[in-house]
Amino acid sequence: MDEKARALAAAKSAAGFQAADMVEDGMVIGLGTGSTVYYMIERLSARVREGLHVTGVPTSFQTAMRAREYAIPLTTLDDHPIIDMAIDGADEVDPHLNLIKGRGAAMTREKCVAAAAFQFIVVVDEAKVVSRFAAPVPVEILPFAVTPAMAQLRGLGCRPVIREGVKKDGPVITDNGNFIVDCTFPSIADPAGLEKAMAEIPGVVESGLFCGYANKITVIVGNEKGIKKITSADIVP
Ligand SMILES: O=C[C@H](O)[C@H](O)[C@H](O)COP(=O)(O)O
Repeated sequence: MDEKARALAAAKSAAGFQAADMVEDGMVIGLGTGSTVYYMIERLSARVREGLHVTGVPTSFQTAMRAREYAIPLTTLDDHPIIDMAIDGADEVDPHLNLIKGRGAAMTREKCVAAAAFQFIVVVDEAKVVSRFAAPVPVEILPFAVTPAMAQLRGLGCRPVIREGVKKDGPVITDNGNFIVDCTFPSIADPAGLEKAMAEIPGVVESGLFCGYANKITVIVGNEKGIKKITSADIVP
């Protein structure tokens, strides 16, 4: 592992471990998806081995597999429609604690789980805290409607591209059986307005924009030296 990769792993593990340490006995936890969350799962699993009782709602097949491997008991939103805390990663966090998520194509289930949670803990390395969104916005779309939906997305000012598999030819298929379209915007002036406009397009299942969660979010930002927390109290009006 080179120096840069080592520093990134240290930043992600610092954030992930801190989030796992915020979990209290008896909680039902949303288990997000991605490389930063996996550090959280590792630490949570150690706490479970020490006697902590938790149950997790996984946001993807990959997280469910990882949680089983780490002996974290699982449940569903059917059994627990309201949960104590969701812990998840993000691709970018803006100064209003809006998020872009979905690099791993899991944002639809992640949004359902975040919405069901009293507290939303977001774990990121410091490079993801940005003054303005620049990452493409992933959008999950029904394959049946992908062409007209992409035309409407273009109308919102972006360049939409169907995400393709790495070890699979053709489109990435999400855990829900849909396509992902990555939408690159020259700039995003109104993330909440854009999230709403995307949601109104027929065939769009969800977008990776997470706006309106600021009041229940704690962002744990990791770096090589440790972590800092950002909450809505830190938002400059
Ligand atoms: O679909 C994937 C998720 O939204 C991830 O939580 C997000 O992409 C962050 O992943 P990572 O911690 O691997 O950068």
